[in-house]
Amino acid sequence: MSVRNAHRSFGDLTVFTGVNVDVAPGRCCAVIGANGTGKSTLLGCVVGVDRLDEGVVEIHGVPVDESSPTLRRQVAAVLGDVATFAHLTAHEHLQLVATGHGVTDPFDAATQVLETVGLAASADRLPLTFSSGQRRRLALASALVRPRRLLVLDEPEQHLDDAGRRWLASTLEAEKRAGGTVLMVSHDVALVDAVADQVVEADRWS
Ligand SMILES: Nc1ncnc2c1ncn2[C@@H]1O[C@H](COP(=O)(O)OP(=O)(O)OP(=O)(O)O)[C@@H](O)[C@H]1O
Repeated sequence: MSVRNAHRSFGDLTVFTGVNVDVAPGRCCAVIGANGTGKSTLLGCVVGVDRLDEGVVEIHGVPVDESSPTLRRQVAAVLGDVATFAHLTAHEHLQLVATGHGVTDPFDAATQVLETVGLAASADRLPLTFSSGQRRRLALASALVRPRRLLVLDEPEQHLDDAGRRWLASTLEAEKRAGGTVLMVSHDVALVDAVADQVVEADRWS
């Protein structure tokens, strides 16, 4: 993943300018810094839900285009809470996501990922009844059930307990071992120390 000479403004507010980030397969880049320094804005531009005013984001050499199914099968992101249908269970939600991204066996994929995130016992519950930590695990599951080469996470540690944060660190390590690229924003120093191979300090943009 490569960000070249990125610039983003909102009106008179220059959020960042001249930002360059390169993350190779099998590596994790953490973007850290104070509130309001543009970390989430950068992630939005990387996954194509926002647009740079200047500069380019390339994923495996191809400029980001969120309307491309090929690109969407390479990039899985959790940028906030994940929307779920009110009357679909956690398992059904994940099957739907997997189906939408062309996973071969969506039922098995949903079962496996619920096991991975520690929600197997809640597979048949409605997400609206979940605690905030369980919702965060389901959000992460919604990314992990997808095919991907790049995983983009905005403060994935939010709402996770100590065991959940340890699980998150080991999951990101596994992602790297499998050759995946990880770009994350985090305020969790221990998580960043544990998994990040490179750190971008957003405070230096402003
Ligand atoms: N759509 C928007 N319109 C106007 N201003 C925006 C918009 N999105 C973000 N901003 C502003 O851009 C700046 C950067 O916001 P951003 O959410 O990227 O910061 P952040 O570093 O992720 O912060 P935090 O650590 O609090 O999550 C903030 O001043 C924010 O108010």
